[in-house]
Amino acid sequence: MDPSNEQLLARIKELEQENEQLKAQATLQSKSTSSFPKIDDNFSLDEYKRYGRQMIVPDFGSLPSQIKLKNSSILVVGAGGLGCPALLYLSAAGIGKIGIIDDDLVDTSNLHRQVLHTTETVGIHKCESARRYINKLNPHVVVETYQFRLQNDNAFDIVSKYDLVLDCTDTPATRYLINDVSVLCGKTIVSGSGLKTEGQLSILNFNNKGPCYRCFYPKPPSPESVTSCSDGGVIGPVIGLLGITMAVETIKILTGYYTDETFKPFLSMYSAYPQQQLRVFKMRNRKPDCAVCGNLPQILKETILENQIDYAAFCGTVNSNVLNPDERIDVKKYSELLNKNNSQVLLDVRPKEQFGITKLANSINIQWDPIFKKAESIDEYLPQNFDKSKDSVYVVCRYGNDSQLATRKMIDELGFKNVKDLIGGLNKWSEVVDSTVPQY
Ligand SMILES: Nc1ncnc2c1ncn2[C@@H]1O[C@H](COP(=O)(O)OP(=O)(O)OP(=O)(O)O)[C@@H](O)[C@H]1O
Repeated sequence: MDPSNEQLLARIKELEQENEQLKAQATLQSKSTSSFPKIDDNFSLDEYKRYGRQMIVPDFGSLPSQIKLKNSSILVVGAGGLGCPALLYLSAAGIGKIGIIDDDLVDTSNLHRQVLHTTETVGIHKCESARRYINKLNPHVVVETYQFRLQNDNAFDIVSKYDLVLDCTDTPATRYLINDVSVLCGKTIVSGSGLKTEGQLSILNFNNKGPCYRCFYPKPPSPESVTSCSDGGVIGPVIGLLGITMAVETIKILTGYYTDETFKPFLSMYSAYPQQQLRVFKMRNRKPDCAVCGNLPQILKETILENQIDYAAFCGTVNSNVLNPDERIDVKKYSELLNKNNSQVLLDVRPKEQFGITKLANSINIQWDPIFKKAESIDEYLPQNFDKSKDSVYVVCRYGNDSQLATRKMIDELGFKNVKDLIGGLNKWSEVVDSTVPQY
């Protein structure tokens, strides 16, 4: 045998012996920590090394805190912009069991911020994509996935299995559902949200004593005021930072850093523009008359389970049937019309930033909110000699929602007689008429 190979084999043997000795020492040490009998025997050398840099931080709480994390289970609702960074750090930190619930598939437009998903996982379930990433990152974590939406009839079964819930979703209806079910199941919620360049974080129902979402927001915001990332946009690292701060708070809760005495309800708000700013506001304690946590009615659980609380209806939906069929035109018909004569006006009501990304030829841009929505006249934007009583105007936006509201206003308030909304907006145009128009 080559002498260098012999040396190598001897060194490997030595290392194996050292490893066995270290393992025996670690087992002895862990057996003496009697308060955590469940996990000690299984705490491997890899885990000592993997988590060493966090265990030695005084505030963290050393090995007992690491063992608490290993004995903990969390449910992450939503594997999107907040869920991905939170999951990344929490799985790396060694949470024992992580449940992920999301019914959505990975889309290319998610990749700038949903950092567990990759170009290869576009089109597959976000849960599965996240599970694959976590398994590679930390094989000590048990991942359970639920490839469907959290809703009234499954929420109690799922939430009750975990110690803590992270609300990483993007709709008020789901926020209220997560809140109500978690309060009824006695679970602390770490709740985050973010849009454009800002985000917020709070801890709700802490130890089943802190205030809940309904203490702060007894009534939902008006549906018109709720903007999604797909409509309003979001800077990836901004939502990432929020997700990571959710992970930090989760670690503090699970390791027992916060106690009933030291925990003070708060809302922290981060803004990235124009200058970085993190403001932390003290919040009130539980509202004694809160509909959920202040006065737990026995029947609330049944009411949720039997779908008598319709969260979507409670939070309202934007009315999309604002136009009659003859006030709308589908994109195919509009394109045929353009080929015959292109004398009509095309009004694009998207924000100017979106207009700057892509636009249809010869369109005029008047942003719906706040300009067009409040305008008493839009005549200054139209070509000279345009006659409202007979000339045609077509209205377009990204998905065909704001364009309907603009069309309604033009007919009802601004005196236009011949105006039509382009059904499905630019997105539909790109799908049906011209695939070179980018969807974004
Ligand atoms: N009730 C629910 N149950 C499970 N997952 C949910 C529920 N409500 C929302 N989600 C998930 O929460 C995630 C929120 O992610 P994010 O806010 O980044 O938006 P998105 O839907 O992925 O992207 P975009 O708004 O750009 O289309 C989504 O993956 C969504 O499917």
